[in-house]
Amino acid sequence: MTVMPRPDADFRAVGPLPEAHPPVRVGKIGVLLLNLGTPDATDYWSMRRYLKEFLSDRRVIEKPRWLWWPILNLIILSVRPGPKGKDYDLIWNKEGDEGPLKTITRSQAQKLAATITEKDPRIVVDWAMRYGNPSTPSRIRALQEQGCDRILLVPLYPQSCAATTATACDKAFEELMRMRWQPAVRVAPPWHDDPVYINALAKTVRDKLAAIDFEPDMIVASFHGVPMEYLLKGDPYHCQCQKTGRLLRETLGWDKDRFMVCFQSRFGPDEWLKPYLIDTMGELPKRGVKKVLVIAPGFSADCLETLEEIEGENKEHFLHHGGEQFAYVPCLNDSPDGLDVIRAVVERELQGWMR
Ligand SMILES: C=CC1=C(C)c2cc3[nH]c(cc4nc(cc5[nH]c(cc1n2)c(C)c5CCC(=O)O)C(CCC(=O)O)=C4C)c(C)c3C=C
Ligand SMILES: [Fe+2]
Ligand SMILES: [Fe+2]
Repeated sequence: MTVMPRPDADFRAVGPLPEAHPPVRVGKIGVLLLNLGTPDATDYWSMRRYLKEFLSDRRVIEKPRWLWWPILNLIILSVRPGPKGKDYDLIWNKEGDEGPLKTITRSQAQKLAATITEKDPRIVVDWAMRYGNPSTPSRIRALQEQGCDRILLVPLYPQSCAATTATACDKAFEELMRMRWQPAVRVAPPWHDDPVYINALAKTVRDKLAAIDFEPDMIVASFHGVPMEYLLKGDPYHCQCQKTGRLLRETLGWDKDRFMVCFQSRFGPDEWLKPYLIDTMGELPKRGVKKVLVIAPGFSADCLETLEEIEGENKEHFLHHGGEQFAYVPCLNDSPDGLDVIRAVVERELQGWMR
């Protein structure tokens, strides 16, 4: 890293430079992996703080504030933190005392750093969360203080959505807005149809098929849902999920009537993207589909939504309604194939910056 001397020479023509001019660190390239976030702990107040930050985000809840504020503050933040904290307890990483999303995102950053800095030692890899800790503003600031005059933001969402990708960037830009000497910034685009990603997903499915002792009647690709209204307003998310699903099915050479895309985690009474995973899990056994394999391609890391909701709640629902076999394919996480995907995206987007 170079600490630039005060640029007195440039200023000589206009007069002496004040002694207080701060040193400026330059010459490094930051790569910031951005994920959603997780509560700091599972107790009522930690859960409440996390849910308040998350559900106050206008990119997540687009309802008018006069309507949403009392629903959130008087109802949701009273009733949801308790039971959701218990759900988090079921998947909590006890050793690290943190949610798995945090453990995995940190590991993705560390593993990326280990290989990419061999190619270009100027690169600094870091990670941050949109809600909770480590916060995005604190890590943007830390990168700049380490001398990053260029930063690549990598929202860890293969499919782009205003409620995830855009808000992750908004939060980063909020901190950049406060800077006088802003680093140059790039944002990695979604990789929903990137062959490296599709092939990595297909490999996880094949590995799982080889490890289980049944042939699934149906492969279900489950994505996190959003309100239907967001699709109608032009959000690219639904189309990108459908494309990921189609490419995965084609790569696997799997029959159309034995593959479906579903959406999970509906929240509140509004219509969300359909078909709902939970309803599908109740209906499939009635149609003679007794053995399923579920994959969650939209999540870069296993988390509450996959480990508790899919592998817990949805599996139980399926078996309760007459299903016989249920297998879940883990996310790409910090596996070698998962890292290949992140590395491919990062190296492509660093072109012209990286050596
Ligand atoms: C209520 C609105 C929500 C929208 C819209 C939404 C979109 C969305 N979320 C993810 C990814 C994740 N969501 C996670 C948890 C979670 N999501 C919501 C609400 C919305 N999400 C809530 C309230 C919660 C917290 C848990 C709960 O109270 O139900 C997580 C897991 C985080 C963890 O700590 O494990 C992820 C990941 C996507 C991809 C998405 C839209 C595309
Ligand atoms: Fe969510
Ligand atoms: Fe959920």
